[in-house]
Amino acid sequence: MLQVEQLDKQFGRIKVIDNISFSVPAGRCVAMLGPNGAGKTTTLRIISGLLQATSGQVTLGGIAYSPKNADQYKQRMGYLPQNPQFFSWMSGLEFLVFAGKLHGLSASIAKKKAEQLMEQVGLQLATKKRIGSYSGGMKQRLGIAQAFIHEPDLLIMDEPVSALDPIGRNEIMAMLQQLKRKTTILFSTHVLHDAEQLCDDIIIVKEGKIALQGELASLKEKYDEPLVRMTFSIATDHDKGKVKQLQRKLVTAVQPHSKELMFVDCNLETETLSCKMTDEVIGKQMLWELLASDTYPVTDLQFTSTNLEKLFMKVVTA
Ligand SMILES: Nc1ncnc2c1ncn2[C@@H]1O[C@H](COP(=O)(O)OP(=O)(O)OP(=O)(O)O)[C@@H](O)[C@H]1O
Repeated sequence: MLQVEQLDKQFGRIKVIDNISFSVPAGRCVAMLGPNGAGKTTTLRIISGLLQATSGQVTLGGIAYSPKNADQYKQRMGYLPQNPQFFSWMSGLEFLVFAGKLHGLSASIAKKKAEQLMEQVGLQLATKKRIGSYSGGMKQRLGIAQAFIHEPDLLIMDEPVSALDPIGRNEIMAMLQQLKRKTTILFSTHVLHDAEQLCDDIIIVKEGKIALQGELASLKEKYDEPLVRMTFSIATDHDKGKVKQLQRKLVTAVQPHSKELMFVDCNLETETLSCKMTDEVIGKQMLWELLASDTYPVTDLQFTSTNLEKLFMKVVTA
């Protein structure tokens, strides 16, 4: 559906996008993640035809973008900017009709589509209200509806939920869950949890370059690091000694067959000890045996693993 090839963008002498290439297959939902200033907005604006790349090529549905075919190209995509601007004196319905006409729809088709969309995005009771009276969540719904009015093949959204309160965020997330069944989506976000909830693939951008990209499920599997976290109640020197003893046993424990260390990167902080396990199943078995073999002042035991946030931190701080 979308191919981005060797994209570069310089502002003056500063290169802010450096050789970015990726593709978005039809029907996928792709999240572009990255810290502030990584280049997400710049990349999305280039893909949307709002900003000219210094070099590189973007192809959407077989149409390679050039200023000459910009209209034809833009017809195939919908774009929700980071800070969408509305005419606050218009009603939501009027605004959608206006957006539809800008995309070349006839007045009657624009009105019909606008009415359908107001309902789809849950604004049917606010069609005649002035946009100035809409909440942040309602405005964002309207923004998504305007990006969708001409039924684009690809919907691009720049930080669609980051400016919203938790209620607005939940509303939009639920809406996007519905929308992703109907169209291909590429969106940027800082909200890693949202990306994890919604998308199939992720692209992590750092300092204008792609640091990591791929299918979310396979990346999580690849980078999965089973962890164990124990909490202790340390009231006496004896308790302290038992915790130290347990730590020593863990850091020297080896896997029965490979003789590889079983618990690595063990970190003892006051009353909490956390370690990575080099094998989840054997690690858990060894841990149960260790804990049953003596009396340790353990009050809580948690097994966790890498989630997207940990993966993100690992990649952007590398
Ligand atoms: N018009 C411009 N002129 C000069 N520098 C720019 C311009 N637009 C963006 N930049 C710079 O390009 C870099 C990437 O900015 P961009 O807005 O794409 O990052 P971002 O990942 O979207 O950040 P954020 O998450 O904060 O929105 C930043 O260093 C920014 O200052």
